[in-house]
Amino acid sequence: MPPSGLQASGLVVFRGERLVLDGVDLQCAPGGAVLLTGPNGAGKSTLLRVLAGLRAADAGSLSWNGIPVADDLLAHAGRVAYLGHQDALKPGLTLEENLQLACILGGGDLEAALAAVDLVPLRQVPARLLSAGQKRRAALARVLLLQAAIWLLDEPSLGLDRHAVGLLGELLSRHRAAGGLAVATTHVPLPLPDAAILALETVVTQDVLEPLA
Ligand SMILES: Nc1ncnc2c1ncn2[C@@H]1O[C@H](COP(=O)(O)OP(=O)(O)OP(=O)(O)O)[C@@H](O)[C@H]1O
Repeated sequence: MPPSGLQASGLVVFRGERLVLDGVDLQCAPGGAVLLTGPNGAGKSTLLRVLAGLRAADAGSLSWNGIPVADDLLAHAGRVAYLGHQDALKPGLTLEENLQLACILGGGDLEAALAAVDLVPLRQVPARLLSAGQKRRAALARVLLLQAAIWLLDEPSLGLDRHAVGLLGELLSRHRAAGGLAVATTHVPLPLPDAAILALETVVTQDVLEPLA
């Protein structure tokens, strides 16, 4: 039987001339979670982008349920909800308008998503007037609306207050209970019980050791 979920093996990624990931392995089964930790520049965001299919690895393999992701990148895009550092909201559109596309793509319930992140009263407010934490909640609502099997979250609790971190924990636990999986980067504790930890290290190469040589 093929493995289920997301499997990455021996991922190697260069950014510019720099080797950022050097043979990284990751497995996450349905219902599971992986926390990516490591110092600034260790390659956590880079790895998330590779898992999302947003950039190809220079070597190694990435598969879903045992089938190479590269065989059908469009299908992979349809099973991924990716939360980057940017909240990707159009400042002139209302919160509700900003979430419409995710509603159409994923078929999620807008009312329920807004309630899940405690933003119902702000639905008609232009995104430019939202606080940083409110924008992060809106981006999480978008993740929810996509109804994707794979959540890839880059520092999802950035800017969230304690209450919102609790809401994030509930979203993650419902997603996992329904068979979804999550991979998240973080520098702070996240509400992801039983998550596997993948600690990335900065790859030390000759140019780092001898920058002036
Ligand atoms: N567009 C780019 N071109 C070249 N190098 C890049 C680019 N983006 C990132 N890098 C480099 O890739 C390396 C990994 O960056 P990445 O953003 O994946 O790290 P990170 O672990 O997520 O860091 P942080 O904890 O600061 O968010 C860094 O050395 C960074 O300078």
